Amino acid sequence: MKIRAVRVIVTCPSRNFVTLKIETECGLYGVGDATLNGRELAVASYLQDHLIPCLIGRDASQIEDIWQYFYKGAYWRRGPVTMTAIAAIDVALWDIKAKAANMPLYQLLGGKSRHGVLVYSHANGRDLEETVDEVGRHIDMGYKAIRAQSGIPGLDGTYGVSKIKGFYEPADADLPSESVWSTSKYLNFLPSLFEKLRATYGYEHHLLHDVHHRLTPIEAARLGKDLEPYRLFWMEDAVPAELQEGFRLIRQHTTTPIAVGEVFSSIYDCQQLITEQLIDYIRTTIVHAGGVTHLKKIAALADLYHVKTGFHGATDLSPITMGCALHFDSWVPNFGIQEHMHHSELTNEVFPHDYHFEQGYMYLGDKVGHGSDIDEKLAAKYPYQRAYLPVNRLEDGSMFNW
Ligand SMILES: O=C(O)C(=O)C[C@H](O)[C@H](O)CO
Ligand SMILES: [Mg+2]
Repeated sequence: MKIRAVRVIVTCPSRNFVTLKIETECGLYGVGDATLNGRELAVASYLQDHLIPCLIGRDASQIEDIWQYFYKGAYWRRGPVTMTAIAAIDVALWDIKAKAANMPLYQLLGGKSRHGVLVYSHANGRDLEETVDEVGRHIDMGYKAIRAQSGIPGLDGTYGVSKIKGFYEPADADLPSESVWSTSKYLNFLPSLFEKLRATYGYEHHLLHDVHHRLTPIEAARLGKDLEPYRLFWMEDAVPAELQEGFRLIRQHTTTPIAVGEVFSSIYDCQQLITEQLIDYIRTTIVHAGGVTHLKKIAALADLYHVKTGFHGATDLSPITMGCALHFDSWVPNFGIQEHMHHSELTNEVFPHDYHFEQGYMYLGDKVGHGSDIDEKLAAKYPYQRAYLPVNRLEDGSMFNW
């Protein structure tokens, strides 16, 4: 199965996506997602200028060797650009291998461990009342697990709250927009949101919240304690996670479950978090952490330490990543939950896929490979548009975490 041709496809059907397509001499092809939100062209160039020349002519069936070749062979290891590029190749190769075996990808991984994949959705509102209503709407849609994000009294706009109702896209400007943050306003407000949610809807549904890297460990410990009566499924990204031992302090003070990892690119970013049991859910994704090949290692390590998976699934991860993640989720023994944020209709048209939502779960069809594809003709109609994620400043103007 010699690799004959490889293409990078950059398209913007509602938002930017980078896709890699690998074609073999025997006529099979595979696709992988290479989207790194706000830094898309860096990965496109890494693939185009540095990896593709070394890929042509290789045997597409040698997934492990190709992974090691690009990881070890670069000399410069890890990092989001490198690992996203490797992931795109890896996912395209798993797609080809499963197609060659005439099987859906989950069969190659070891078969299904569950009939459906539990997903959580995003509910958000400009204030407490609107957020409570939105959670109700998601319950009516059939979701069993819902993430709640709300505008904060006294702050103009914040992560996770849509400008247009029903559709949230954080990469919202061709130069970074700026928002203002106040930790005290946030900490004073947030517990009242979850108090109201539990008072309104009871305890049957899972509720989640994303702090989005904006607290210190002791602030996160306090928030975790304040939220304990509302029994969250998890508190996500409570602190910036470069300092893994920072989670020890949070862990010592609260029983609110802890999730982290969407910005991690390698097992070494979460090794201490897992082996010291400082977290409950690992959120590394196929697209940003080296593909199926590397995620298998992370998930296996996590399984030894009672840590479950909870993969990132925002709209900047294309339907190719979502499809591939659902195969992984269907198989992985220590599955926890999968994030699910709806793509726009246009994104779904450009990326035909083989999964659907029903009563709180995602279900895979029976297509061979990972089941997602790209319509290249349609993709060509939507050229790249520069878009950045916002930045955050404190009320005194200091640069802060978004
Ligand atoms: O989905 C989440 O939990 C996120 O935090 C979304 C991220 O901000 C987004 O994917 C950044 O590109
Ligand atoms: Mg997050």
